[in-house]
Amino acid sequence: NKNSGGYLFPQFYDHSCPRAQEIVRSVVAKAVAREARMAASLVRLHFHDCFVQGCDASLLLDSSGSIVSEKGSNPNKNSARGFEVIDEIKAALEKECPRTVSCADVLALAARDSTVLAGGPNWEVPLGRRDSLGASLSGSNNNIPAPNNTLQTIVTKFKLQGLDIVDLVALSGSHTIGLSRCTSFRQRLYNQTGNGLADSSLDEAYARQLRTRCPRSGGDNNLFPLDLVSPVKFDNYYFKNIVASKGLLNSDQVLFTQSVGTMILVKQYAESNELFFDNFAKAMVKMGNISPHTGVNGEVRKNCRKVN
Ligand code: HEM
Ligand SMILES: [Ca+2]
Ligand SMILES: [Ca+2]
Repeated sequence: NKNSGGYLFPQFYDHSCPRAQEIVRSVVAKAVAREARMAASLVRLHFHDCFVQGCDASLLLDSSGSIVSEKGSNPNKNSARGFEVIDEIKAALEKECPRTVSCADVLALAARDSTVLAGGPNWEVPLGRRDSLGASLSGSNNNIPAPNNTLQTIVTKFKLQGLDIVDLVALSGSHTIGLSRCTSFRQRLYNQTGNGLADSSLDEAYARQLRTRCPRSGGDNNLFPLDLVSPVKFDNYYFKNIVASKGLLNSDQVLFTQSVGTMILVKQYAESNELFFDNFAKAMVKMGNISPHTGVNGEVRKNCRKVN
């Protein structure tokens, strides 16, 4: 256990760096004003960090010496982004209070601020995480769900992190903002089950529209909104789309088609933005608590890209 009896709490930096949260918020706000998508990219970084060795900023380490960066894993390669914004936040924090605010906490705060800036719920972020001394490429490849995983596999991967189906469905609601590459859902458009046919759980008109910019071959990196209705607004259209057979990723649509338990939750969130926001905020706190280093474990990195 990496947790030496320590726990996270929102006031962790109140004395050691009272302006920490304000600094994070202002840099995130500037980055999101430059490019709305950055809000989505920053939320995703916290997820991809927490699912590998816990929320310890392992994702932010570049390769060097014995460290093989998680940035090269299947879920992250040509996909995870926002690292320069994290660097900018960290540089501002180092100027204000050197060696005090961890990179893992920066990720948690940036995810919350991004959600709020996009119009989503607000919550208090428990703080006091410390940064890892290493990374895990295999953990990144194995623990983070893939878009073509079955619902059962996705549920299992969440359960291994202590997250249940209420958390899974709420957190998947992050796909109310941000973009996906063609390569992440192409199979649904042309050959879902190996019989040369499109996924029957995908709306036909929507599929036709997607095929125009996501051809059978080529265009792998062409970008598409995960929520076709309101791609930069954090709202419950993601769930309304799924109910209308317009979820973009297979992993989105299966929440509605592969189990009754998750289907009921999708319907509830489609009907109540408030319930979605409440459960999302709770699930983000829960995800942010995945095996943090506290106390004397780990370190507070000076530069998020390398160990001290
Ligand atoms: C349930 C399993 C999940 C799967 C299979 C999944 C998969 C994906 C995939 C394939 C993409 C597009 C990546 C690309 O093509 O470059 C994506 C984007 C995204 N994911 Fe997920 N995801 C899952 C859960 C989550 C969770 C729990 C969160 C956050 C709490 C999240 C946040 C995001 C965001 C915000 C984007 C857009 C990023 C951007 O525009 O830069 N996802 N996800
Ligand atoms: Ca991690
Ligand atoms: Ca939306």
